Amino acid sequence: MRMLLIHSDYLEYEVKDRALKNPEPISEEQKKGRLDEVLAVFISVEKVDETNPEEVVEKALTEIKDVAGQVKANRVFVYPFAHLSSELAKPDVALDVLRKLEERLRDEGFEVKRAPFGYYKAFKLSCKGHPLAELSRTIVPTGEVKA
Ligand SMILES: NCC(=O)N[C@H]1[C@@H](O)[C@H](n2cnc3c(N)ncnc32)O[C@@H]1CO
Repeated sequence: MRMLLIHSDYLEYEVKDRALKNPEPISEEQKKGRLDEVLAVFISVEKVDETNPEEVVEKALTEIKDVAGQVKANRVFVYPFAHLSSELAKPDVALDVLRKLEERLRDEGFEVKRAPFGYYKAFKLSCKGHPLAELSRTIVPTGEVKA
């Protein structure tokens, strides 16, 4: 899994078109979304994650909690983003991982939104620009090699 974490004044998105034959079903309300004062986390779920998706979710949770604690963010925007890796996981595995991560972040007390999966989306982001505002993390199941 590759994550790009951007501490932001806001992130807002608008669904434009389907990018998969079978994108995640969404309500009218989910076609647009915005969070203010948020840690935006752009995520590519990778092929290697398919060997142990549960472990990758927990490792991603640990990393996000660590960064959120450092930048004092209590809101997280989980954003499916298929552009951080050339070794992407299958869509059904990726969606399952992102749904589980969203659930675990809520368990930990964060206010969480997740952008819809399988769509092209317009988005606006205001990065805060402080030294910890732009970070990346790579996560793999134990025993796998970080490419
Ligand atoms: N910017 C727009 C976009 O990325 N759209 C992506 C994601 O929403 C989602 N997607 C598919 N596979 C993956 C994956 N392995 N990891 C994350 N998202 C995925 O499906 C769209 C087309 O690849």
